[in-house]
Parts: sequence; structure tokens; C-alpha cells
Amino acid sequence: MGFPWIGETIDFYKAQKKNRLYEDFIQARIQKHGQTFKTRLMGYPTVVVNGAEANKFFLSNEFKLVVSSWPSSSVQLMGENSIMEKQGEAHRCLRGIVATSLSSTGLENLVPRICSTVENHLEKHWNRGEKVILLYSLTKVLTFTIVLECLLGIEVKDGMLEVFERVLEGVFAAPINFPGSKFSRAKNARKEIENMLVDITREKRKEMEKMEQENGEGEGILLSRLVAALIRGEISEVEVLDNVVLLVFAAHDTTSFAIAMTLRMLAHHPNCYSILLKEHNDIMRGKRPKETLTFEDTKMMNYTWQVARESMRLFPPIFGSFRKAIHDIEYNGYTIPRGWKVLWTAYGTHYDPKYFEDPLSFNPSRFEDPIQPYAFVPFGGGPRLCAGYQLAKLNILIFIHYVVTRYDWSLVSPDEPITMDPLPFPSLGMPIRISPKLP
Ligand code: HEM
Repeated sequence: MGFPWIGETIDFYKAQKKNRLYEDFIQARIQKHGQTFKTRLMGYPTVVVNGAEANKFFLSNEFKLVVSSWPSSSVQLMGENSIMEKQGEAHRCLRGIVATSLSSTGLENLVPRICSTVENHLEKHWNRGEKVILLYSLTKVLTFTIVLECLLGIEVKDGMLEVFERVLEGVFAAPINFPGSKFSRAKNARKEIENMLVDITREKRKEMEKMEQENGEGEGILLSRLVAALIRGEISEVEVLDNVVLLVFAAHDTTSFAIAMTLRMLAHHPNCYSILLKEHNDIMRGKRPKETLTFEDTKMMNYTWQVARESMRLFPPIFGSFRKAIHDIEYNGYTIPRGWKVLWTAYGTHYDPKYFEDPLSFNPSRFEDPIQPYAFVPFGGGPRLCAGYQLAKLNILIFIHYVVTRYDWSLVSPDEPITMDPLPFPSLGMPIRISPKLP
């Protein structure tokens, strides 16, 4: 378990920073101790669990045996009232409100809005002849706009992204609140966002009360649904604010990284790229010039989704997360005492040949066959399965469609290192050389 308090935290962080959490930390200990092993991380005795059976056991027993457990800095910055901190009935209520806008029916209406946001983004940042752009950095601007404008219905103003990013930078920093620290900068940024969101929420409330639009229908936008629940007295104003901040955090870097890794893998595997391009050209052939994509079109992007899933298998945007035991737990011959942490990771199954043959090779067609439940877990599982899974999927498919049908592109640094802090990102921002395709 390493030294008292600190335990193996430094080894864990070092491996994370190099994006070698699996190779240097998890795999090394699995070989020594087996699939389930104990360690000490950030002051807590922690049991690291691996394998589909373990994922199923711990993820599906959320609220019964374990509860999600985020670092203190994340809770302070995302807010104590965000969905990730809620449990039981309070979680079910919030999840219900959020899920209505993020379900297939809710998202079907968003497709035209997402398409025009992607087109405007490409027009603004990608067009104008041959050039080199930073794909990952720019995609973050896009995913931020999609979650705020398309999903929540909040207009993005100049400087907003930078303030949100400052909050995100502190989410996993040490919660030390002295002037100039990462955490204190993040706290100040959070205050700025709160002030802005209070105005937006109150304005929305006034407007909805005037129009008696309490159910938020007519717009179908998530902010209206949250404010409708506020008007009905189901949630408080601070719950609206905390959940807006949480949604931006949950959606933004994760989706950008998934897009970046999908394009990187396509660049490394030209055969896969040809198959994917044909899928998109076939969709285009059935459409009039300038006709926009529909939800039905995205359902035809099966191969693209296989490529994206295979990329997320190899490069999960979230490596896993912590739970806390709320009872003594008997698991697989071990007793996990109440209060201990449990860490499940995507790597624990994604890189295991028991679930994925030749796990380090890139093979999108492995997703043609059904995958064992809880073996492919980039979106988690159980009651806390990613609420934005469908939006992430649409965002990825639609963006890839516009990129591959409109641009020729290539990686400038094919072997660009991926780093983690603690979410993964391409260390140079993923420079690519682009040139618009001739019409
Ligand atoms: C590729 C993109 C994404 C990935 C890989 C991803 C991954 C995850 C994972 C692993 C969890 C579960 C965490 C846990 O069990 O502790 C989660 C939860 C969540 N995600 Fe995502 N996510 C993505 C995109 C999104 C988007 C676009 C949204 C919304 C706009 C979103 C909203 C949420 C929310 C609200 C939760 C908390 C659910 C709950 O506690 O009930 N995510 N996500």
C-alpha cells in the first residue's frame, strides 16, 4: 500500500501524466496481486477492481453498496448540488429532468441545430484554403458551443469558454485556497459563472412565468426544463446552476478527446478511412446539394460509430472513477471495509485479451458482434451511466461527417504524445494540415 497517507499516489500520478496508467500502474499490480488489489491513493485505502464482472458488481450497486466519490476540489467547483453528488431519489429526480433533453426523442430535434453549429464552426475556423490548425483545441470550442447553445439554450459570449476552462483546470487540483493557486483561480472563475448564470436563470424564469410555459415544451431546451422544475418547486436555483456547470464539464473535454482520437486513428489506418469515407459519400449521394443531415442519416453511420468506439476503447476519455463503500462489502473472497474507496477503470477490461482479442490492435469491426456487458465502459454503467451518451455520439458522428466530406487532412505530428491532467489530451493540441475539397 506504500507510505502512510500518500501511499502510491505519486506512482499513480506519474503513470497518469505519461498516459501509462494501465501499463505502469494497473497492469504491473494485476500481475503481482491479481485482478483486485488494494493500494492507498490520496489518503484513502483504495481497492482497484478490474474485469467486466467487477464493473457490473460495483457500477450496478451504486446507492446500495457504494456511492460515487469525487475529490473535494471537484465537489467545491462543480457544486454540491450537481447530479454527480446526488443520491437515491434526489438523483432520480434530477436525472429524469436531464434525461428528457438527452433522450433520442429530445436529441432528434437538436440535429439541425448541431449541424448548423458544426457548419458555422468549420466556416469560421477551418476554411480559407490550405493551412495547419490545432484540431483538439478548436474542437473544444465546438463542443462547448454545442452543450451551451444547442443543449442548454444559453448563448455563448466572448470570454465565456476561458472562464469555464479556468474552473475545469482546478477540478482535480489540490483544494488549497491561497491567492494565485490553481484552485483559488478556479473558485474565482466559478463565482464569475455563478453571477452570470443567476442572471440568465432569473431572466428565463421571468420569461417562462409570463408565458406560462412551465413545462418547458415549445423549446425543448434543457435550461427551460431545469427552470420549469424550479418553478414547480422540484429543484432550487443553486441546483440549476450546479448542473449547468456540471454538464459543461462532463460534455466538453470528453467529446473533444473522443473526436480527436477517432481522427488520429483514421489517419493511422487508411483502409478504415476508405470504408468510413464511402459510408459518408453514400449518405451524401441520397441528398440534394446543401441539404442538411437528419437523425435518420446518423443512424446509417454504423461503421463510423464502430471506429469511434474502437478509438474510445484504446483511448478512453475518462479512465474510470472512484466509489466509496457505504457498507462492508464482500467481493470475490475479499472484504472491503465501509469507508474505503473503490476504483474501477475502463482500461481494466478494454486492454484485456479475455474481452478484446489482440487488445492493442485497432480493429473497429470487432464492434460488429455484441460485446459482453460491462466490458466496454467508456461511458460507465449502472445508474450513473453517462447521461450524455447519445449527445456525445451525435456530436462525434456529425462532426466527422462534415470533416471527411469537406476536407482533405493529415496529421502534422503522427506520434504526438497523449498526456493526462487528469483527463487525457494530445500534448500539442493535435495539429493537422487541411485543405478544402473541391466541390
Ligand atoms: C465521449 C464523451 C463522453 C464520455 C466518454 C463520457 C463518460 C462518462 C462517464 C464514464 C460517466 C460516469 C462516471 C462515473 O461512473 O462516475 C459519465 C457521467 C455523466 N456524463 Fe458523460 N461522457 C461523455 C459525454 C457527455 C456529454 C456530452 C454529456 C452531457 C451533455 C455528459 C453528461 C454526463 C452526466 C450528467 C453524467 C453523470 C451521470 C449521473 O451521475 O447520473 N457526458 N460520463
